Amino acid sequence: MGEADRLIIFDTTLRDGEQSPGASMTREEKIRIAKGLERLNVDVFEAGFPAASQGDFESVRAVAETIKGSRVCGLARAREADIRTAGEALAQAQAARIHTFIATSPIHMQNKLHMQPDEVVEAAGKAVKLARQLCDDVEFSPEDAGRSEHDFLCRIIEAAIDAGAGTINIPDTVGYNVPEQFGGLIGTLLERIPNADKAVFSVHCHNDLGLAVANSLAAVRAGARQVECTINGLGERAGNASLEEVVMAVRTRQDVFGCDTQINTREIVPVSKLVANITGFHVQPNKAIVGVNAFAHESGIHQDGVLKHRETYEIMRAEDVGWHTNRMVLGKHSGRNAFRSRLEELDIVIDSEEQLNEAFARFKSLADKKHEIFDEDLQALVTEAGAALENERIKLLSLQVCSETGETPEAKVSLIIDGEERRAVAPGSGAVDAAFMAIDSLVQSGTELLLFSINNITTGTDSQGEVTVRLERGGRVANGQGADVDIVIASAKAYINALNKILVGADRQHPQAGDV
Ligand SMILES: CC(=O)SCCNC(=O)CCNC(=O)[C@H](O)C(C)(C)COP(=O)(O)OP(=O)(O)OC[C@H]1O[C@@H](n2cnc3c(N)ncnc32)[C@H](O)[C@@H]1OP(=O)(O)O
Ligand SMILES: CC(C)C(=O)C(=O)O
Ligand SMILES: [Mg+2]
Repeated sequence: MGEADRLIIFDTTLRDGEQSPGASMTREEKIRIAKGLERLNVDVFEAGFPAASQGDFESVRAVAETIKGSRVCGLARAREADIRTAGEALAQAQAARIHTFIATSPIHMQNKLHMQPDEVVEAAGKAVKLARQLCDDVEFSPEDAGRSEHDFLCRIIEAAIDAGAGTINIPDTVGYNVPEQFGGLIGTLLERIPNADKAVFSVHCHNDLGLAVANSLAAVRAGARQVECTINGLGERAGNASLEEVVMAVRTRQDVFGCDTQINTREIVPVSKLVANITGFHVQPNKAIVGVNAFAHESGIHQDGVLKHRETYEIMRAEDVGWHTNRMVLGKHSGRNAFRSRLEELDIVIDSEEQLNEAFARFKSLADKKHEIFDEDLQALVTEAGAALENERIKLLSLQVCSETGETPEAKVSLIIDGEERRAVAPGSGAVDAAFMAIDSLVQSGTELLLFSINNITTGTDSQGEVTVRLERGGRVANGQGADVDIVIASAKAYINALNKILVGADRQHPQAGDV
Protein backbone atom coordinates (compact mmCIF):
# COMPACT_ATOMS: atom_id res chain seq x y z
CA MET A 1 0.00 0.00 0.00
CA GLY A 2 1.60 3.30 -1.09
CA GLU A 3 1.19 6.54 0.91
CA ALA A 4 -1.40 7.84 -1.57
CA ASP A 5 -3.50 4.71 -1.09
CA ARG A 6 -3.34 4.79 2.70
CA LEU A 7 -6.25 6.08 4.71
CA ILE A 8 -5.14 7.36 8.11
CA ILE A 9 -7.47 6.41 10.94
CA PHE A 10 -7.75 9.03 13.68
CA ASP A 11 -9.82 7.75 16.58
CA THR A 12 -11.52 10.24 18.89
CA THR A 13 -13.41 7.86 21.21
CA LEU A 14 -11.50 9.25 24.21
CA ARG A 15 -12.29 12.88 23.32
CA ASP A 16 -15.41 13.38 21.17
CA GLY A 17 -16.70 9.96 22.31
CA GLU A 18 -16.28 11.03 25.90
CA GLN A 19 -18.38 14.14 25.14
CA SER A 20 -21.47 11.89 24.88
CA PRO A 21 -23.55 12.70 27.94
CA GLY A 22 -22.93 9.87 30.42
CA ALA A 23 -19.73 8.54 28.80
CA SER A 24 -17.12 10.21 31.03
CA MET A 25 -14.13 7.97 31.66
CA THR A 26 -11.63 7.76 34.46
CA ARG A 27 -7.89 7.82 33.81
CA GLU A 28 -7.64 4.03 34.23
CA GLU A 29 -10.55 3.48 31.84
CA LYS A 30 -8.94 5.77 29.27
CA ILE A 31 -5.69 3.81 29.55
CA ARG A 32 -7.53 0.50 28.99
CA ILE A 33 -9.26 1.86 25.89
CA ALA A 34 -6.02 3.47 24.68
CA LYS A 35 -4.31 0.07 24.86
CA GLY A 36 -7.20 -1.40 22.84
CA LEU A 37 -6.78 1.33 20.21
CA GLU A 38 -3.07 0.54 20.08
CA ARG A 39 -3.89 -3.17 19.50
CA LEU A 40 -6.25 -2.05 16.74
CA ASN A 41 -3.24 -0.25 15.25
CA VAL A 42 -4.99 3.11 14.82
CA ASP A 43 -2.56 5.67 13.40
CA VAL A 44 -3.54 8.52 15.74
CA PHE A 45 -5.97 8.87 18.60
CA GLU A 46 -7.21 11.85 20.49
CA ALA A 47 -6.84 11.10 24.21
CA GLY A 48 -8.74 14.12 25.52
CA PHE A 49 -8.90 17.90 25.93
CA PRO A 50 -6.13 18.60 28.47
CA ALA A 51 -7.34 22.14 29.31
CA ALA A 52 -10.84 20.89 30.16
CA SER A 53 -9.92 19.77 33.68
CA GLN A 54 -7.02 18.58 35.82
CA GLY A 55 -8.46 15.06 35.52
CA ASP A 56 -8.42 15.13 31.72
CA PHE A 57 -4.92 16.61 31.74
CA GLU A 58 -3.74 13.71 33.95
CA SER A 59 -5.52 11.18 31.73
CA VAL A 60 -3.94 12.50 28.53
CA ARG A 61 -0.54 12.57 30.23
CA ALA A 62 -0.91 8.98 31.50
CA VAL A 63 -2.06 7.74 28.08
CA ALA A 64 0.82 9.59 26.38
CA GLU A 65 3.32 7.96 28.74
CA THR A 66 1.84 4.48 28.21
CA ILE A 67 1.23 4.22 24.46
CA LYS A 68 4.08 3.48 22.07
CA GLY A 69 2.34 2.09 18.97
CA SER A 70 0.01 4.97 18.00
CA ARG A 71 0.39 8.75 17.85
CA VAL A 72 -1.37 10.41 20.82
CA CYS A 73 -3.19 13.69 20.25
CA GLY A 74 -4.64 16.36 22.56
CA LEU A 75 -7.29 18.95 21.60
CA ALA A 76 -6.93 22.67 22.31
CA ARG A 77 -8.91 25.81 21.49
CA ALA A 78 -7.04 28.48 19.52
CA ARG A 79 -5.88 29.94 22.81
CA GLU A 80 -2.37 30.07 24.20
CA ALA A 81 -3.19 28.52 27.57
CA ASP A 82 -5.04 25.56 26.02
CA ILE A 83 -2.21 24.89 23.58
CA ARG A 84 0.51 25.06 26.24
CA THR A 85 -1.52 22.73 28.48
CA ALA A 86 -1.90 20.25 25.62
CA GLY A 87 1.84 20.44 24.89
CA GLU A 88 2.63 19.74 28.53
CA ALA A 89 0.24 16.76 28.73
CA LEU A 90 1.77 15.22 25.61
CA ALA A 91 5.41 15.92 26.48
CA GLN A 92 6.30 12.28 27.26
CA ALA A 93 4.55 10.75 24.24
CA GLN A 94 6.63 8.70 21.85
CA ALA A 95 4.69 10.38 19.01
CA ALA A 96 2.43 13.36 19.73
CA ARG A 97 0.04 15.66 17.89
CA ILE A 98 -1.60 18.91 19.00
CA HIS A 99 -5.01 19.49 17.44
CA THR A 100 -6.17 23.08 17.57
CA PHE A 101 -9.46 24.42 16.25
CA ILE A 102 -11.61 27.50 15.87
CA ALA A 103 -15.08 27.92 14.38
CA THR A 104 -15.39 29.41 10.88
CA SER A 105 -19.12 29.45 10.13
CA PRO A 106 -20.91 32.82 10.27
CA ILE A 107 -23.33 31.46 12.88
CA HIS A 108 -20.49 30.41 15.22
CA MET A 109 -18.23 33.41 14.63
CA GLN A 110 -21.02 35.93 15.23
CA ASN A 111 -23.01 34.28 17.99
CA LYS A 112 -20.49 32.20 19.91
CA LEU A 113 -17.00 33.61 19.41
CA HIS A 114 -18.12 37.24 18.90
CA MET A 115 -15.16 37.60 16.56
CA GLN A 116 -14.72 39.10 13.09
CA PRO A 117 -13.50 36.72 10.33
CA ASP A 118 -10.11 38.49 10.19
CA GLU A 119 -9.64 37.96 13.91
CA VAL A 120 -10.48 34.27 13.51
CA VAL A 121 -7.86 33.87 10.75
CA GLU A 122 -5.30 35.60 12.93
CA ALA A 123 -6.14 33.43 15.96
CA ALA A 124 -5.86 30.27 13.84
CA GLY A 125 -2.45 31.25 12.45
CA LYS A 126 -1.11 32.14 15.91
CA ALA A 127 -2.48 28.93 17.43
CA VAL A 128 -0.89 26.71 14.79
CA LYS A 129 2.46 28.53 15.06
CA LEU A 130 2.54 28.15 18.85
CA ALA A 131 1.51 24.50 18.62
CA ARG A 132 4.34 23.88 16.13
CA GLN A 133 6.83 25.30 18.64
CA LEU A 134 5.69 22.66 21.12
CA CYS A 135 5.13 19.71 18.81
CA ASP A 136 6.22 18.88 15.27
CA ASP A 137 2.84 17.38 14.32
CA VAL A 138 -0.05 19.86 14.32
CA GLU A 139 -3.62 19.48 13.10
CA PHE A 140 -5.98 22.39 12.50
CA SER A 141 -9.80 22.22 12.28
CA PRO A 142 -12.13 24.99 11.09
CA GLU A 143 -15.01 24.00 13.35
CA ASP A 144 -18.44 23.86 11.66
CA ALA A 145 -16.72 23.82 8.25
CA GLY A 146 -19.83 22.11 6.90
CA ARG A 147 -21.74 25.40 7.34
CA SER A 148 -18.84 27.76 6.51
CA GLU A 149 -18.41 29.88 3.39
CA HIS A 150 -16.05 28.25 0.90
CA ASP A 151 -13.99 31.37 0.20
CA PHE A 152 -13.39 31.91 3.88
CA LEU A 153 -12.48 28.25 4.41
CA CYS A 154 -9.91 28.44 1.61
CA ARG A 155 -8.40 31.54 3.17
CA ILE A 156 -8.09 30.23 6.74
CA ILE A 157 -6.87 26.78 5.68
CA GLU A 158 -4.16 28.28 3.48
CA ALA A 159 -3.04 30.38 6.46
CA ALA A 160 -3.04 27.36 8.77
CA ILE A 161 -0.92 25.32 6.36
CA ASP A 162 1.48 28.25 5.99
CA ALA A 163 1.72 28.41 9.79
CA GLY A 164 2.78 24.76 9.90
CA ALA A 165 -0.34 22.55 10.13
CA GLY A 166 0.40 19.13 8.60
CA THR A 167 -3.20 17.93 8.81
CA ILE A 168 -6.29 19.95 7.93
CA ASN A 169 -9.43 18.44 9.38
CA ILE A 170 -12.81 19.44 7.92
CA PRO A 171 -15.55 18.89 10.50
CA ASP A 172 -19.24 18.62 9.75
CA THR A 173 -19.70 19.58 13.38
CA VAL A 174 -23.50 19.47 13.46
CA GLY A 175 -24.05 16.63 10.95
CA TYR A 176 -25.81 18.96 8.50
CA ASN A 177 -24.14 17.89 5.25
CA VAL A 178 -25.21 15.21 2.79
CA PRO A 179 -22.68 12.98 1.01
CA GLU A 180 -22.59 14.56 -2.45
CA GLN A 181 -22.28 18.04 -0.97
CA PHE A 182 -19.62 17.07 1.58
CA GLY A 183 -17.54 15.17 -0.98
CA GLY A 184 -17.90 18.22 -3.23
CA LEU A 185 -16.59 20.48 -0.44
CA ILE A 186 -13.45 18.37 -0.01
CA GLY A 187 -12.87 18.31 -3.78
CA THR A 188 -13.26 22.11 -3.92
CA LEU A 189 -10.82 22.73 -1.07
CA LEU A 190 -8.20 20.39 -2.53
CA GLU A 191 -8.52 22.10 -5.86
CA ARG A 192 -8.66 25.72 -4.76
CA ILE A 193 -6.18 25.95 -1.86
CA PRO A 194 -2.76 26.63 -3.40
CA ASN A 195 -0.73 24.83 -0.69
CA ALA A 196 -3.22 21.96 -0.22
CA ASP A 197 -0.56 19.45 -1.29
CA LYS A 198 1.47 20.29 1.85
CA ALA A 199 -1.15 18.83 4.20
CA VAL A 200 -3.20 15.68 4.66
CA PHE A 201 -6.91 16.46 4.40
CA SER A 202 -9.04 14.85 7.05
CA VAL A 203 -12.76 14.74 7.84
CA HIS A 204 -14.71 14.60 11.09
CA CYS A 205 -18.42 13.90 10.60
CA HIS A 206 -21.31 13.85 13.04
CA ASN A 207 -24.34 11.64 12.80
CA ASP A 208 -27.25 14.01 13.44
CA LEU A 209 -28.92 12.89 10.19
CA GLY A 210 -27.42 9.38 10.32
CA LEU A 211 -24.98 10.34 7.54
CA ALA A 212 -21.63 10.47 9.36
CA VAL A 213 -20.17 7.37 7.70
CA ALA A 214 -21.67 8.16 4.27
CA ASN A 215 -20.26 11.71 4.42
CA SER A 216 -16.84 10.46 5.52
CA LEU A 217 -16.74 7.96 2.67
CA ALA A 218 -17.82 10.58 0.13
CA ALA A 219 -14.92 12.71 1.37
CA VAL A 220 -12.50 9.78 0.95
CA ARG A 221 -13.65 9.39 -2.64
CA ALA A 222 -12.97 13.10 -3.13
CA GLY A 223 -9.39 12.79 -1.83
CA ALA A 224 -9.50 13.00 1.99
CA ARG A 225 -6.81 10.73 3.43
CA GLN A 226 -7.62 10.82 7.15
CA VAL A 227 -10.97 9.97 8.73
CA GLU A 228 -11.80 10.88 12.30
CA CYS A 229 -14.10 8.36 13.90
CA THR A 230 -15.00 6.57 17.12
CA ILE A 231 -15.56 3.02 18.30
CA ASN A 232 -19.26 2.11 18.07
CA GLY A 233 -19.93 5.59 16.65
CA LEU A 234 -19.82 7.12 20.13
CA GLY A 235 -19.68 10.92 20.27
CA GLU A 236 -21.37 14.24 20.88
CA ARG A 237 -25.20 14.03 20.42
CA ALA A 238 -25.94 11.32 17.80
CA GLY A 239 -22.25 10.46 17.66
CA ASN A 240 -19.40 10.45 15.18
CA ALA A 241 -18.67 8.25 12.18
CA SER A 242 -18.11 4.74 13.45
CA LEU A 243 -14.56 3.45 13.06
CA GLU A 244 -15.61 -0.12 12.35
CA GLU A 245 -17.96 0.92 9.54
CA VAL A 246 -15.47 3.24 7.84
CA VAL A 247 -12.62 0.73 8.11
CA MET A 248 -14.64 -2.21 6.81
CA ALA A 249 -16.24 -0.16 4.03
CA VAL A 250 -12.89 0.82 2.53
CA ARG A 251 -11.48 -2.68 3.12
CA THR A 252 -14.47 -4.44 1.54
CA ARG A 253 -14.93 -1.96 -1.32
CA GLN A 254 -11.37 -1.17 -2.35
CA ASP A 255 -12.69 -1.21 -5.90
CA VAL A 256 -14.68 1.94 -5.01
CA PHE A 257 -12.36 3.74 -2.59
CA GLY A 258 -8.92 2.77 -3.91
CA CYS A 259 -7.35 2.99 -0.47
CA ASP A 260 -7.05 0.96 2.72
CA THR A 261 -6.18 1.36 6.39
CA GLN A 262 -3.59 -0.41 8.51
CA ILE A 263 -6.19 -1.35 11.13
CA ASN A 264 -5.88 -4.81 12.67
CA THR A 265 -9.53 -5.60 12.00
CA ARG A 266 -9.58 -8.74 14.18
CA GLU A 267 -9.43 -6.41 17.22
CA ILE A 268 -12.58 -4.52 16.18
CA VAL A 269 -15.12 -6.61 18.11
CA PRO A 270 -12.99 -6.97 21.29
CA VAL A 271 -12.38 -3.20 21.40
CA SER A 272 -16.05 -2.48 20.66
CA LYS A 273 -17.01 -4.66 23.63
CA LEU A 274 -14.41 -2.97 25.83
CA VAL A 275 -15.77 0.49 25.01
CA ALA A 276 -19.37 -0.67 25.51
CA ASN A 277 -18.52 -2.18 28.90
CA ILE A 278 -16.61 0.86 30.13
CA THR A 279 -19.12 3.47 28.97
CA GLY A 280 -22.27 1.41 29.52
CA PHE A 281 -23.39 2.41 25.99
CA HIS A 282 -24.43 -0.95 24.62
CA VAL A 283 -24.41 -1.68 20.94
CA GLN A 284 -27.75 -2.31 19.23
CA PRO A 285 -28.02 -5.91 17.90
CA ASN A 286 -28.39 -4.83 14.27
CA LYS A 287 -25.42 -2.41 14.33
CA ALA A 288 -23.13 -3.00 11.34
CA ILE A 289 -19.97 -5.04 12.04
CA VAL A 290 -20.17 -5.09 15.86
CA GLY A 291 -23.87 -5.81 16.60
CA VAL A 292 -24.55 -9.39 17.75
CA ASN A 293 -26.76 -9.94 14.71
CA ALA A 294 -24.27 -8.53 12.20
CA PHE A 295 -23.22 -12.05 11.19
CA ALA A 296 -26.28 -14.00 12.37
CA HIS A 297 -28.87 -15.65 10.13
CA GLU A 298 -32.30 -16.84 11.19
CA SER A 299 -34.36 -17.17 8.06
CA GLY A 300 -34.29 -20.53 6.32
CA ILE A 301 -33.51 -19.28 2.81
CA HIS A 302 -30.51 -17.28 4.07
CA GLN A 303 -29.29 -20.12 6.29
CA ASP A 304 -29.56 -22.55 3.41
CA GLY A 305 -27.61 -20.14 1.17
CA VAL A 306 -24.85 -19.50 3.71
CA LEU A 307 -24.48 -23.21 4.48
CA LYS A 308 -24.06 -23.91 0.77
CA HIS A 309 -21.80 -20.92 0.02
CA ARG A 310 -21.07 -18.28 2.67
CA GLU A 311 -20.82 -15.38 0.23
CA THR A 312 -24.47 -15.76 -0.81
CA TYR A 313 -25.45 -13.63 2.18
CA GLU A 314 -22.18 -12.39 3.73
CA ILE A 315 -19.90 -9.71 2.30
CA MET A 316 -17.32 -9.95 5.10
CA ARG A 317 -16.04 -12.79 7.25
CA ALA A 318 -17.11 -12.64 10.90
CA GLU A 319 -13.64 -13.87 11.92
CA ASP A 320 -11.97 -10.94 10.11
CA VAL A 321 -13.59 -8.40 12.45
CA GLY A 322 -13.03 -10.42 15.61
CA TRP A 323 -16.15 -12.55 16.00
CA HIS A 324 -15.49 -16.21 16.72
CA THR A 325 -17.65 -17.19 13.76
CA ASN A 326 -20.88 -16.34 12.00
CA ARG A 327 -24.06 -17.62 13.69
CA MET A 328 -27.07 -19.63 12.64
CA VAL A 329 -29.93 -18.78 14.98
CA LEU A 330 -32.68 -21.36 15.04
CA GLY A 331 -36.10 -19.79 15.23
CA LYS A 332 -39.46 -19.81 13.56
CA HIS A 333 -38.02 -18.62 10.22
CA SER A 334 -35.43 -21.41 10.00
CA GLY A 335 -35.54 -24.22 7.47
CA ARG A 336 -34.68 -27.93 7.38
CA ASN A 337 -31.10 -27.47 6.19
CA ALA A 338 -30.09 -25.27 9.13
CA PHE A 339 -31.97 -27.56 11.54
CA ARG A 340 -30.19 -30.66 10.21
CA SER A 341 -26.81 -28.89 10.24
CA ARG A 342 -27.19 -27.84 13.90
CA LEU A 343 -28.20 -31.38 14.90
CA GLU A 344 -25.06 -32.67 13.19
CA GLU A 345 -22.92 -30.13 15.08
CA LEU A 346 -24.48 -31.40 18.32
CA ASP A 347 -23.72 -35.02 17.33
CA ILE A 348 -27.43 -35.84 17.36
CA VAL A 349 -27.99 -38.70 14.95
CA ILE A 350 -31.24 -38.74 12.98
CA ASP A 351 -31.84 -42.14 11.41
CA SER A 352 -34.30 -41.30 8.66
CA GLU A 353 -35.80 -38.48 6.66
CA GLU A 354 -39.12 -39.28 8.34
CA GLN A 355 -37.60 -38.83 11.81
CA LEU A 356 -36.07 -35.55 10.68
CA ASN A 357 -39.41 -34.35 9.37
CA GLU A 358 -41.15 -35.23 12.64
CA ALA A 359 -38.51 -33.48 14.72
CA PHE A 360 -38.61 -30.49 12.36
CA ALA A 361 -42.39 -30.22 12.72
CA ARG A 362 -42.01 -30.18 16.53
CA PHE A 363 -39.23 -27.63 16.17
CA LYS A 364 -41.49 -25.29 14.15
CA SER A 365 -44.28 -25.68 16.67
CA LEU A 366 -41.92 -24.87 19.57
CA ALA A 367 -40.45 -21.94 17.60
CA ASP A 368 -43.93 -20.42 17.33
CA LYS A 369 -44.01 -20.23 21.12
CA LYS A 370 -40.38 -19.56 21.87
CA HIS A 371 -38.18 -16.71 20.63
CA GLU A 372 -34.92 -18.57 20.09
CA ILE A 373 -34.36 -22.31 20.15
CA PHE A 374 -31.35 -23.36 22.20
CA ASP A 375 -29.30 -26.53 22.03
CA GLU A 376 -31.09 -27.93 25.12
CA ASP A 377 -34.38 -27.53 23.26
CA LEU A 378 -33.04 -29.43 20.24
CA GLN A 379 -31.86 -32.29 22.43
CA ALA A 380 -35.35 -32.46 23.89
CA LEU A 381 -37.10 -32.22 20.53
CA VAL A 382 -35.29 -35.22 19.20
CA THR A 383 -35.39 -37.34 22.33
CA GLU A 384 -39.06 -36.67 22.97
CA ALA A 385 -40.31 -38.03 19.66
CA GLY A 386 -44.09 -37.69 19.44
CA ALA A 387 -44.05 -35.81 22.68
CA ALA A 388 -46.97 -33.47 22.02
CA LEU A 389 -48.79 -33.31 25.28
CA GLU A 390 -52.44 -33.93 24.66
CA ASN A 391 -53.43 -34.50 28.28
CA GLU A 392 -51.52 -32.41 30.74
CA ARG A 393 -52.11 -33.99 34.13
CA ILE A 394 -50.77 -30.99 36.05
CA LYS A 395 -51.75 -27.37 35.46
CA LEU A 396 -50.50 -24.27 37.27
CA LEU A 397 -53.35 -22.21 38.74
CA SER A 398 -51.35 -19.71 40.79
CA LEU A 399 -48.00 -19.17 42.44
CA GLN A 400 -47.03 -16.74 45.14
CA VAL A 401 -43.46 -16.49 46.40
CA CYS A 402 -42.35 -14.48 49.39
CA SER A 403 -38.67 -13.55 49.37
CA GLU A 404 -37.09 -11.15 51.86
CA THR A 405 -33.50 -10.32 52.84
CA GLY A 406 -32.39 -12.58 55.70
CA GLU A 407 -35.59 -14.71 55.60
CA THR A 408 -36.14 -18.16 54.11
CA PRO A 409 -38.15 -17.83 50.87
CA GLU A 410 -41.56 -19.47 50.89
CA ALA A 411 -43.82 -20.47 47.98
CA LYS A 412 -47.60 -21.01 47.93
CA VAL A 413 -48.75 -22.97 44.93
CA SER A 414 -52.13 -23.94 43.62
CA LEU A 415 -52.27 -26.72 41.00
CA ILE A 416 -54.94 -28.73 39.18
CA ILE A 417 -53.81 -32.34 39.32
CA ASP A 418 -55.96 -34.82 37.37
CA GLY A 419 -58.85 -32.35 37.51
CA GLU A 420 -58.67 -31.69 41.25
CA GLU A 421 -57.43 -28.42 42.80
CA ARG A 422 -54.58 -28.89 45.29
CA ARG A 423 -52.62 -26.32 47.32
CA ALA A 424 -49.28 -26.43 49.14
CA VAL A 425 -46.79 -24.19 50.90
CA ALA A 426 -43.05 -24.94 51.07
CA PRO A 427 -39.80 -23.20 52.00
CA GLY A 428 -36.72 -23.30 49.78
CA SER A 429 -33.17 -22.04 49.58
CA GLY A 430 -34.25 -19.51 46.93
CA ALA A 431 -37.47 -18.39 45.27
CA VAL A 432 -37.23 -20.96 42.45
CA ASP A 433 -36.26 -23.75 44.84
CA ALA A 434 -39.26 -22.94 47.07
CA ALA A 435 -41.59 -23.02 44.05
CA PHE A 436 -40.22 -26.41 42.94
CA MET A 437 -40.48 -27.79 46.52
CA ALA A 438 -44.11 -26.68 46.80
CA ILE A 439 -45.00 -28.26 43.44
CA ASP A 440 -43.18 -31.47 44.24
CA SER A 441 -44.82 -31.76 47.66
CA LEU A 442 -48.11 -32.18 45.77
CA VAL A 443 -46.84 -34.32 42.87
CA GLN A 444 -44.33 -36.51 44.77
CA SER A 445 -42.66 -37.17 41.41
CA GLY A 446 -39.43 -38.73 42.62
CA THR A 447 -37.57 -36.92 39.84
CA GLU A 448 -34.07 -35.49 39.94
CA LEU A 449 -33.30 -32.05 38.49
CA LEU A 450 -30.50 -32.45 35.92
CA LEU A 451 -30.48 -29.02 34.31
CA PHE A 452 -31.91 -25.60 34.98
CA SER A 453 -31.13 -22.79 32.54
CA ILE A 454 -32.50 -19.28 32.12
CA ASN A 455 -32.13 -17.14 29.01
CA ASN A 456 -33.61 -13.74 28.56
CA ILE A 457 -35.36 -13.22 25.23
CA THR A 458 -34.73 -9.52 25.08
CA THR A 459 -32.51 -7.29 27.19
CA GLY A 460 -33.87 -5.12 29.98
CA THR A 461 -35.42 -5.85 33.32
CA ASP A 462 -38.88 -6.30 31.78
CA SER A 463 -37.69 -8.92 29.30
CA GLN A 464 -39.33 -12.31 28.97
CA GLY A 465 -37.31 -15.09 30.61
CA GLU A 466 -37.15 -18.51 29.01
CA VAL A 467 -36.42 -21.40 31.37
CA THR A 468 -35.46 -24.94 30.47
CA VAL A 469 -35.66 -27.65 33.11
CA ARG A 470 -34.45 -31.22 32.61
CA LEU A 471 -35.77 -33.92 34.97
CA GLU A 472 -34.78 -37.55 35.32
CA ARG A 473 -36.64 -40.49 36.87
CA GLY A 474 -35.34 -44.05 36.75
CA GLY A 475 -32.93 -43.30 33.88
CA ARG A 476 -35.66 -41.54 31.89
CA VAL A 477 -35.31 -37.89 31.00
CA ALA A 478 -37.68 -35.08 30.01
CA ASN A 479 -37.09 -31.42 29.25
CA GLY A 480 -39.64 -28.75 30.06
CA GLN A 481 -39.82 -25.17 28.87
CA GLY A 482 -41.56 -22.16 30.33
CA ALA A 483 -41.58 -18.48 29.45
CA ASP A 484 -42.81 -15.51 31.45
CA VAL A 485 -41.72 -11.98 32.32
CA ASP A 486 -41.40 -13.29 35.89
CA ILE A 487 -38.55 -15.80 35.94
CA VAL A 488 -39.93 -17.65 39.00
CA ILE A 489 -43.21 -18.24 37.18
CA ALA A 490 -41.30 -19.20 34.00
CA SER A 491 -39.34 -21.71 36.12
CA ALA A 492 -42.50 -23.20 37.64
CA LYS A 493 -44.07 -23.53 34.17
CA ALA A 494 -40.93 -25.27 32.85
CA TYR A 495 -40.86 -27.63 35.86
CA ILE A 496 -44.53 -28.55 35.43
CA ASN A 497 -44.03 -29.00 31.68
CA ALA A 498 -41.21 -31.51 32.34
CA LEU A 499 -43.25 -33.26 35.08
CA ASN A 500 -46.17 -33.66 32.68
CA LYS A 501 -43.88 -35.31 30.16
CA ILE A 502 -42.56 -37.72 32.79
CA LEU A 503 -46.08 -38.48 34.01
CA VAL A 504 -47.63 -39.11 30.59
CA GLY A 505 -44.69 -41.32 29.67
CA ALA A 506 -43.56 -38.97 26.94
CA ASP A 507 -40.04 -39.05 28.31
CA ARG A 508 -37.25 -40.84 26.54
CA GLN A 509 -33.78 -42.06 27.42
CA HIS A 510 -31.25 -39.34 28.12
CA PRO A 511 -29.59 -38.38 24.77
CA GLN A 512 -26.13 -38.91 26.27
CA ALA A 513 -27.13 -42.45 27.15
CA GLY A 514 -27.10 -43.20 23.44
CA ASP A 515 -30.78 -43.93 22.91
CA VAL A 516 -31.44 -41.09 20.52
C1 LIG B 1 -17.11 20.70 18.37
C2 LIG B 1 -16.39 20.32 19.61
O1 LIG B 1 -16.42 19.18 19.97
S1 LIG B 1 -15.50 21.46 20.43
C3 LIG B 1 -14.83 20.69 21.84
C4 LIG B 1 -15.83 20.56 22.92
N1 LIG B 1 -15.18 20.13 24.11
C5 LIG B 1 -15.21 20.79 25.23
O2 LIG B 1 -15.88 21.79 25.37
C6 LIG B 1 -14.35 20.26 26.33
C7 LIG B 1 -14.85 20.55 27.71
N2 LIG B 1 -14.94 21.98 27.90
C8 LIG B 1 -14.59 22.61 29.05
O3 LIG B 1 -14.19 21.99 30.01
C9 LIG B 1 -14.76 24.07 29.09
O4 LIG B 1 -15.70 24.49 28.13
C10 LIG B 1 -13.39 24.81 28.83
C11 LIG B 1 -12.44 24.47 29.97
C12 LIG B 1 -12.78 24.37 27.51
C13 LIG B 1 -13.62 26.31 28.76
O5 LIG B 1 -14.32 26.67 29.92
P1 LIG B 1 -14.68 28.21 30.21
O6 LIG B 1 -13.43 29.00 30.16
O7 LIG B 1 -15.46 28.22 31.46
O8 LIG B 1 -15.55 28.71 28.96
P2 LIG B 1 -16.97 28.27 28.47
O9 LIG B 1 -16.97 26.82 28.24
O10 LIG B 1 -18.07 28.77 29.35
O11 LIG B 1 -17.08 29.01 27.08
C14 LIG B 1 -16.21 28.73 26.04
C15 LIG B 1 -15.34 29.92 25.67
O12 LIG B 1 -14.37 29.49 24.71
C16 LIG B 1 -14.55 30.25 23.49
N3 LIG B 1 -14.20 29.37 22.43
C17 LIG B 1 -14.91 28.32 21.98
N4 LIG B 1 -14.20 27.69 21.04
C18 LIG B 1 -13.06 28.35 20.90
C19 LIG B 1 -11.93 28.13 20.09
N5 LIG B 1 -11.88 27.08 19.28
N6 LIG B 1 -10.90 28.98 20.18
C20 LIG B 1 -10.96 30.02 21.02
N7 LIG B 1 -12.00 30.26 21.84
C21 LIG B 1 -13.03 29.43 21.77
C22 LIG B 1 -15.99 30.69 23.54
O13 LIG B 1 -16.23 31.76 22.68
C23 LIG B 1 -16.13 31.04 25.01
O14 LIG B 1 -15.44 32.25 25.20
P3 LIG B 1 -15.95 33.37 26.25
O15 LIG B 1 -15.83 32.74 27.60
O16 LIG B 1 -15.00 34.49 26.04
O17 LIG B 1 -17.35 33.69 25.88
C1 LIG C 1 -13.09 19.81 17.57
C2 LIG C 1 -13.79 19.49 16.33
C3 LIG C 1 -12.94 18.75 15.36
C4 LIG C 1 -15.04 18.72 16.56
O1 LIG C 1 -15.14 17.82 17.36
C5 LIG C 1 -16.16 19.05 15.69
O2 LIG C 1 -16.12 20.05 14.98
O3 LIG C 1 -17.14 18.27 15.71
MG1 LIG D 1 -16.87 16.55 16.95
